[in-house]
Amino acid sequence: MLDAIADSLAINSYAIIDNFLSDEEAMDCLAVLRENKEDGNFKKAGIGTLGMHQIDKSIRGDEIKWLDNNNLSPASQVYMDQVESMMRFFNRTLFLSLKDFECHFAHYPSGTFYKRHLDLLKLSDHRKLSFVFYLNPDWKEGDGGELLLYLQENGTERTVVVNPLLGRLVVFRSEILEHEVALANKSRYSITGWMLDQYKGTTFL
Ligand SMILES: O=C(O)CCC(=O)C(=O)O
Ligand SMILES: [Fe+2]
Repeated sequence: MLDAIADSLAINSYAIIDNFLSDEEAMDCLAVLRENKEDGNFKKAGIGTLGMHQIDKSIRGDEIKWLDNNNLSPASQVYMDQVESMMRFFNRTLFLSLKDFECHFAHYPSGTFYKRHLDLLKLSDHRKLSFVFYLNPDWKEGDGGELLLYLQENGTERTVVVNPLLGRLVVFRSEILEHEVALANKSRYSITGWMLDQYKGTTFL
């Protein structure tokens, strides 16, 4: 499984992998996300421009909760362990020097989206790979919330549409791949993360 992701990342700058965790493990992650929501732990996500933190619903309408490495539920731990082995694998096969990663739960309420953007917020950012794990067991055509990846190929742009299906992981290069979350017509759940080329400090937005 990891070989295929590494090949696709090297060639296409993105990779999609289904069943990154079993459906049961993914549902356990969704349950943890929901508990966090019920406990009021989610906050409206912001956008960082020139070091400022702003909330702008015309750009992004999701709400998020960062995962705290020192206080992980068993289900989140299973996910983080898989991500950690994937990161080590990338370091070996793609000659990267990824040091650390950070993740947040995300909820896009019906009617929200995240306009086309690049995940590198500023030049000093250390995000190398973005990865999103989807937690929508009943997703169907018409629910919206697809991830659109804008690939540049020989001077032309190609759009890849990724449906946010339970257990699916998408990984892409943070520095070059512009992307957007299409309008969600239903609540859309995921865990978004970034692999960094330095140890994470307190840069949480
Ligand atoms: O949820 C997704 O599919 C992508 C989210 C995203 O682009 C982000 O949080 O930066
Ligand atoms: Fe993004």
